Amino acid sequence: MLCQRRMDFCSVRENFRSYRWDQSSEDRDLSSDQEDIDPATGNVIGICPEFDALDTTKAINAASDAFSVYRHTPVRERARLLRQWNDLILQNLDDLAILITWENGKPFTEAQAEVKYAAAFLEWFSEEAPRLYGDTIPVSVQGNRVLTIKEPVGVCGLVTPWNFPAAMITRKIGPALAAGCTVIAKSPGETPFTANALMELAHRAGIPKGVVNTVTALANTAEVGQALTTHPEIKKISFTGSTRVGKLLMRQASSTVKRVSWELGGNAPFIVFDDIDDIDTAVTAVIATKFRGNGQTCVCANRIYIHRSHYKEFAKRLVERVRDFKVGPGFRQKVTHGPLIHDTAAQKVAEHVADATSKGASVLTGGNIIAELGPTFFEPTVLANMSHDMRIASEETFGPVAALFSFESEEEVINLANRCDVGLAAYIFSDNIKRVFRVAEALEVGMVGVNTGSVSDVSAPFGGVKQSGFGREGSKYGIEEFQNVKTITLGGMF
Ligand SMILES: NC(=O)c1ccc[n+]([C@@H]2O[C@H](COP(=O)([O-])OP(=O)(O)OC[C@H]3O[C@@H](n4cnc5c(N)ncnc54)[C@H](O)[C@@H]3O)[C@@H](O)[C@H]2O)c1
Ligand SMILES: O=CCCC(=O)O
Repeated sequence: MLCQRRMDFCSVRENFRSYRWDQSSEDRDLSSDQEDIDPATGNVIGICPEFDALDTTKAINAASDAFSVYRHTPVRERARLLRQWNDLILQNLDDLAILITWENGKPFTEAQAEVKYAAAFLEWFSEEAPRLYGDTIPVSVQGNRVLTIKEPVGVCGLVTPWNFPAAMITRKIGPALAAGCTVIAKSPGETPFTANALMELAHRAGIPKGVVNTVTALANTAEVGQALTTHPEIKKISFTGSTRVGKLLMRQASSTVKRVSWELGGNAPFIVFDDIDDIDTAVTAVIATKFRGNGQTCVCANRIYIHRSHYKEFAKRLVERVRDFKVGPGFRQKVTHGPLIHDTAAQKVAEHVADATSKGASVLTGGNIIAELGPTFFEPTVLANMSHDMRIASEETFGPVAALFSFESEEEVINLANRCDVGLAAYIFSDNIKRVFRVAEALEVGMVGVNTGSVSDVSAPFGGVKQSGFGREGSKYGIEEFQNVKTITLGGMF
């Protein structure tokens, strides 16, 4: 068992500190270590090391030393290591899910689903590792032969958010290791224990020392980020998080012209056309995407556009379903939706609701912080009569608010959906195949769900356009983010 009592976290922490870069706890001033907080209760779960720029540099040096050996590891050996890590994660599924529920707040069953999702990236990239083929290329110069090989980019810095404490990490480390890179993962300050437990399992899976390193930080986040994004030994930064922080890190990473991939915020439109027969399936899909992670998912529907002819009925059925949700601490039986990550997150949701209602929106259900449960709990909310001057139309709410807009024509709704700086996911419900293609192709996003509320699948490329970032994770494309293509030209080959 990886956890059960607070004591066990400490042993995880000590084990894993010693294998990361041989820094013993005596070297460090532990007085400034960070508290990990349970968002459901506000209680301290445990204490985690607060690393700084010097620690980060040591981790980078460890990853750099390991890279010179690991890059030559045969691809089938890389595959075997990733597979073993996947297997250990699945064997410890419930323990990891406990950590996720504890630190992030999501209900335990949702946390279990995340652990499976997280493991799937390691399984997937264990299968991609043996297939890192190059090309032989027909040439225009007589007597030449041209071929390409794929090489690992080098030491990678990975920065991930708290909303998927396990899956966002494995979605980056899986392809990095498959490609032959070594990594330093800066875990989210809010959910460090899940990251640490994953690293401990990597160690137990036999992943060589220095190949996978983690740095935990909360107060020192900016200095750790500065060290990672400017150190010349780091050749690639892969970041998942907000567009605001993404822009900052991109500026920093430009100082040494690092390769970057950026998975940033979204504001997904969900469009229900008049040609559908089955409103209930569309309602179910809205619930799946809007309220996943209690609305704290980058691909959550943020703007729900319902054709005028279905608007009233759709709103009625959605409200009935949302009123059945059971909000509470994630470990409690039958709870469907947990707390938000902090009280500031809940306040932001309250501000979005207040802004909308001050401009004419009506609250069909919910709308308030649930004070008796605590400052992080927010009522699942449905808003009607939304308009495009409201903050929800242009800002990601990242909370449990389903905002219903009405539209008349296909052209109008495409324009409204695209009237946004970000473009991660979009969803459309239509029974008209021509319209499906027309609209899917017109939407300025990286992913379109058609007649489904879920686009997340290890085998499907995940990523955005516009200010949602660039690069793709998962799928056959995910590994390319961690590879350089080298061209070898042979002359005189007559
Ligand atoms: N596109 C995607 O795949 C995807 C996936 C999950 C979340 N997200 C987005 O992430 C956001 C929510 O996550 P969040 O609140 O943790 O985002 P955030 O940008 O605040 O933090 C993301 C990560 O960056 C770190 N960070 C913050 N400031 C930093 C700095 N100065 N230097 C280095 N690291 C720094 C945080 O500690 C965390 O690890 C939402 O906008 C969501 O849409 C996007
Ligand atoms: O929050 C964004 C990532 C969630 C997902 O991969 O579906």
